[in-house]
Amino acid sequence: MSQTMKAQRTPDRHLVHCLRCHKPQECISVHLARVCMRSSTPEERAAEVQSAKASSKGWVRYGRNWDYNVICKLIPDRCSQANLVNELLRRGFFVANQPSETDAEAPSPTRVVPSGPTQKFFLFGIAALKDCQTILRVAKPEINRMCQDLEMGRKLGHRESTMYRYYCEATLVFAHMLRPIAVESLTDSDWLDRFEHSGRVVIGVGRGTDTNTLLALTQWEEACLQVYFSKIRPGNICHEKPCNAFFLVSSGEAVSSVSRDLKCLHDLHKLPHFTSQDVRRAVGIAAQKLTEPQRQAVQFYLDRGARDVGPQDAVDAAVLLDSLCVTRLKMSSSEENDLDLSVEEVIITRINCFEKFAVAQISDLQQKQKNLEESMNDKMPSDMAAVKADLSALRSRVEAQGQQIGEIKRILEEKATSGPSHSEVQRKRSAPSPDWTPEQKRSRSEDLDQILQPFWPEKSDARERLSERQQAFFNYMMDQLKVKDRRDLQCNAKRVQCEGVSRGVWEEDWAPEDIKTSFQKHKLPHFTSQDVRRAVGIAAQKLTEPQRQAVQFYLDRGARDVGPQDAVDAAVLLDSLCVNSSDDDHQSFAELATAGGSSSLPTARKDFSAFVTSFPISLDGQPPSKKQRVKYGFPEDRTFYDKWRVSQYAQRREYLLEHFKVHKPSTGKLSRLIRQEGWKSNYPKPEEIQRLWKPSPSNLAIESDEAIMKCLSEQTWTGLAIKDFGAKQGRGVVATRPFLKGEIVCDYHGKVIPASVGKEMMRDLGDQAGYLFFFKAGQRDLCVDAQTFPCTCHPNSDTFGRLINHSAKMPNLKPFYCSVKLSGVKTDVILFKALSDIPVDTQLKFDYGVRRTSFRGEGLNLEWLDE
Ligand SMILES: C[S@@+](CC[C@H](N)C(=O)[O-])C[C@H]1O[C@@H](n2cnc3c(N)ncnc32)[C@H](O)[C@@H]1O
Repeated sequence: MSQTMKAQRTPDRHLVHCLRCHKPQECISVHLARVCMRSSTPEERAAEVQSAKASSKGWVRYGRNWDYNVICKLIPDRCSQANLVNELLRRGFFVANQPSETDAEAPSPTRVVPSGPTQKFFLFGIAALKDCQTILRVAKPEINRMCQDLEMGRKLGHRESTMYRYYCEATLVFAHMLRPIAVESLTDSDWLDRFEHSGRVVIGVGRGTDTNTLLALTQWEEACLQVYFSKIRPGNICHEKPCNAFFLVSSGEAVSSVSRDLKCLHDLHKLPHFTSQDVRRAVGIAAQKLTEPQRQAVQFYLDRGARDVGPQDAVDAAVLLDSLCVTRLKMSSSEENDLDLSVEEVIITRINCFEKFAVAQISDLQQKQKNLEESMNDKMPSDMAAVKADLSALRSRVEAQGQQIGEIKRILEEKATSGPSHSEVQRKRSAPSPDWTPEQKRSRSEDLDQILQPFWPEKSDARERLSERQQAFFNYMMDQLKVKDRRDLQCNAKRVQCEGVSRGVWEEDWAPEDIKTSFQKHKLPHFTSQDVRRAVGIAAQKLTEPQRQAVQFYLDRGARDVGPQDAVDAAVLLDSLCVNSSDDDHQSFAELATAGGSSSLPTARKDFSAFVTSFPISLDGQPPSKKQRVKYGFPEDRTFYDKWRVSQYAQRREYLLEHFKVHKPSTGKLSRLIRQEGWKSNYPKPEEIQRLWKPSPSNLAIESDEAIMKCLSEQTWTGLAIKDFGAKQGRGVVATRPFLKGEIVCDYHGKVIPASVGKEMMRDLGDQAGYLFFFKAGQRDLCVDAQTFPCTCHPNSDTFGRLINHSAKMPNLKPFYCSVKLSGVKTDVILFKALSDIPVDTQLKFDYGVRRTSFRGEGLNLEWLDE
């Protein structure tokens, strides 16, 4: 993202509109406490903050923020400015930076908003044709897949077939401007009477009555409707109540409200609402671009609701409507020169697409590296060499990518200052790059190649082979597919390929290998912590006790807080382990078996952890067959097999829940994800996930709060001080300013380590004070180590979280877990939230969650734990 775009967006992002005074606020909670809700209770204010935030989020989503200064730039006339602002406010828009009443001249009531630029300006506020077509574009890939499935004889579930019907209806309303009522009256005989005319399939709607509505479908649309007609509709026909309507609901009756169906489709895809009238209005506006006769033809078609038009009129109108919809031109036509993309648009699309890739890839890699480091101590000897290789490959890749991304960002920033801004590009859409010379265009493309080259080296050859249209298609798909992770990438590669073939963007036999390669390149072998949990013991058997401790020390700390000599020693020892482990895996098992007092290998393996070592549980794996189980020395019954499946089921459940942290997913979304993952059995039902779903302490809210993020990374929490409470309690933390209920006070800062490591540290502590915070993040058991103090990241500052004392009965803070991106890396953090309003000079306390009887044994007699 260019610096300019960032700078333009950032201020708006944090504005929350106060629902009381109707003014945008930078800090709504402070504003309410000081101005609009001075005498209300903190609970009432907190509720108001929530509603204001929700409301602002909704508005922002629909792009309804305006800046008065921008309005002034666009419309120099002051009276028109005032009229426009009034009109925007009346329609529920936000206008920031409005002049105070004394600054502004009161608009004369007799003056009207002039036409021309102002009228054009208004167009931004209503649905543009592009928006109206969004629904068709967004839903199309899925419909295309359903269409293929249906053609291959697969039956769709009730939800999917209903969605398919919605889409067919939407095509007729949003692409052919048919009134919903005309769609309702389409009958099967109309459909059977369809005929071809000038390369389109023309159908007449409402034949047999006075009116005769014709519309001209493209081949894709016709195929889509035909599949509805032949595959879905027959399943709904109810013979007792014969109905010849084309669209039937599952009870066999004609659909009663196409408008409602369309609304459902919008809801399903979380798109802004607009009615078929909005679409027609937008078409009328878009038609201004056409020549006069063309415009009249469209108007004629629209005015009559496609009634009384001949087949040629219908085809002409459909072609013209197509030409108005940029997206349809991009995606539906098979003629290359129909792709009316300006160079700027291509560049912007590619940069956007690139950014998504870059960010997804680097954070994926960093996460992978972190996981590897964390789980290395548990790794099977046989995997050690592979893990080490992965780790060093990952490290160098992360480093290289970091450098590349830095470089690319620099280039993007340079481009942002020299090239056109995104909004300028948007405005140029209707007249594609008239002021760009061929040299400029070439230089832009070269810039782009330079940008993409380091990130996508293997694509450079492919880029030359791809036509502009194919490139645009590819980028479009990447944008649509919202590539999130490696798994999606693989699955999406197939979808990109299928979509491309079905849209005629590339030939069936032209496999875009380069795309696949780029997806597969980053696929790394799967392993889970369960794969390896018990291997530590096995590896350690080979070492002397001091050696084992040295390695453990090194691994526990992820090679971070160790001295150079420790690192060298540990590396040498690790190497020795890896060399041995590759060929004596069985040997070590045998040794282990003997060491454990068992006489034979199979007996030693008869426990579930050995079973999962042999057959790692993964999201995508299959449990071993009976033959495999026996071959590896396990009993042939299904006890372990069933346990394996239960664990996989739990993993999958966790994965699905993890996927939807912010919003509760619909069953549709869940089913889609499950399908995408390719799980055929042993997965939780969408309803179960919905039942289990809980809003995670909004990561998003934390991440979007710049102040909190800054305090998290720089440890600059304010309003806190350390105070000595005497011999009994030691030091503690007091508030030096009031905190409101629900406010984030600080975090429990330290290094996040596996809980098992933390427990070991705790064992060594005896009755000394401990600075370890144990928590669960999904299925991971973790611990914040604030024992090792000062931390390496803030060697010169005291951190507060570790010094907060305990209270079981009167805590005023509550810790909660959340995962946020700090400097681009997903990080597990523990934050403290005020449980009630906290006055100045109060000691902060939270419940450590342990009692005298459950903590380090009663023998220590820690009475204060129960206080
Ligand atoms: C995380 S530290 C808190 C800071 C600690 N007071 C200090 O001076 O470093 C936890 C230790 O503080 C002490 N502590 C915490 N809460 C206490 C309380 N309510 N009463 C007495 N001691 C407490 C215990 O020794 C405990 O092991």
